[in-house]
Amino acid sequence: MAEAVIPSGTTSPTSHLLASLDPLLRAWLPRQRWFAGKGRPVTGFTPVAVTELLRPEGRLGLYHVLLQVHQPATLGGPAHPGDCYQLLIGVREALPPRLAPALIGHVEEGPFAGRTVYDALYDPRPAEVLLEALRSQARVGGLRFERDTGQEIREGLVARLMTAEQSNSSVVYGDTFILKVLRRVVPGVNPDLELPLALAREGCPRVPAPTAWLHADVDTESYVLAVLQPFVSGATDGWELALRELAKGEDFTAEARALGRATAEVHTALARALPTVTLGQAQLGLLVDGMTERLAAAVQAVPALLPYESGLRSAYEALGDLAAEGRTWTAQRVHGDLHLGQCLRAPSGDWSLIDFEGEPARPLAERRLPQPVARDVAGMLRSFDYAAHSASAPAADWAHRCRAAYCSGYAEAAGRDPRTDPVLLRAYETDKAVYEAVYEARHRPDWLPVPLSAIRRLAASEPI
Ligand SMILES: Nc1ncnc2c1ncn2[C@@H]1O[C@H](COP(=O)(O)OP(=O)(O)O)[C@@H](O)[C@H]1O
Ligand SMILES: O=P(O)(O)O[C@H]1O[C@H](CO)[C@@H](O[C@H]2O[C@H](CO)[C@@H](O)[C@H](O)[C@H]2O)[C@H](O)[C@H]1O
Repeated sequence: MAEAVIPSGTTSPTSHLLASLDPLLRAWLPRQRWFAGKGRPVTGFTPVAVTELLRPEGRLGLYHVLLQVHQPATLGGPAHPGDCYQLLIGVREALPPRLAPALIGHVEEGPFAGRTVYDALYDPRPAEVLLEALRSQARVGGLRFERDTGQEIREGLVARLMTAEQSNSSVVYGDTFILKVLRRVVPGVNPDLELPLALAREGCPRVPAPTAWLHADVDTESYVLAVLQPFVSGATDGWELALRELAKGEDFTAEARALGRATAEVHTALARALPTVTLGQAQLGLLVDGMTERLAAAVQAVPALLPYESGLRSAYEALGDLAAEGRTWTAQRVHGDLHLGQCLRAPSGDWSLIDFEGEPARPLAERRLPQPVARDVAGMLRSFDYAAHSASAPAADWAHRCRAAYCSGYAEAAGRDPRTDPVLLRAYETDKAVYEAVYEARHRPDWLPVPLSAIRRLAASEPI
């Protein structure tokens, strides 16, 4: 990268910029899809790090910002510094019409008065600055751009922001790479980089190998901020594909079987790459307690779960009983939030798994704990049920066939059929369906009947 493109950075907060941004961000942040604190007012900000990437004397200024957002924990409660978000703030004299959706606002006072600030990820030029920084392994202030030098990054790839509904923001370069820019960031090891890197070391082809990544060092802490991966061009995700086949009345068992194999291959590679542990009675007790506590919290949040609470709890108690009899289970690193939408099918027919962040609402330490592989298997089994319930005509048989084919495919590649441990699988399916009920009640209330239908069957110990 040319020296002039990224001048010497600073991690000391640029007070002028942030002061002028404050009122604009208070209005803009809560409207963003990826903002996790919706429904509670934003009362202020603490800058964690601000790094100048392009000097604003030119046509375009560019700032990398890590910002802690002050909000009350509950509506009406006292506000305090909470989640930290990653922003790329562009500064221009005026925004061209094509960047209108990126507008944050117009600055009225101070050295930036009269300028327009906007979300620079919408703008190809700043997004290309990030790729160039990764390619050249730039260091700017506390930002460390790093790469796997064994993979080539061509110069001059054109950037475009993905428009998909997602929890973070992704930029595609040419049809070659995709950069996932994490929005809500926490210090520490991020499984979305950790696990794909471990799988790449194992030579597992089921997960795109990270090509480059961005870290920020702030005081004694380090944040993973972004991951660049090869883009699977022309891919369709498993959810889209399943719905398409359902609408046509087509069989999906061959794909379900292939997905089972892909999941097992990833699990086998993860078990080789990272430590596994044996869960005995004490650890199982903690796991069962966690499920029971999540159920109690879910019933508070979604009163429609109340009639099923004791039936659902019996799935967890059955698991506790097996542990009390001396059964043990192997635990290892897993995907943690596996569903059809996290599986990409390339035009060649090969499946890849993506998004190893785990359930974003859970603390990082919990997401990185070894767990039985049944957790991921249960996520996928729930997903076939979801697809069947989202189809225009009821498709219970379709879901049963896919679920069976997925488990058979898994058994072929792993040498162990998940159905041979029905109590564990049922406990995890129950835990996932309870999570889904809370997720849907919060984000997509119209979808609540989908997990509730499974909840009814799980609580009555009926087959799913
Ligand atoms: N390597 C890839 N190749 C092609 N598309 C991808 C790739 N990784 C992610 N995507 C697309 O980007 C979307 C968002 O990616 P994901 O990692 O799930 O982000 P988020 O955690 O923000 O939801 C996916 O649904 C998929 O469509
Ligand atoms: O955004 P993420 O991919 O991390 O996952 C969250 O959102 C998912 C919905 O987009 C949600 O998945 C649920 O709905 C899917 C269909 O839209 C279905 O395939 C999944 O089986 C079902 O769990 C996921 O639970 C949530 O964490």
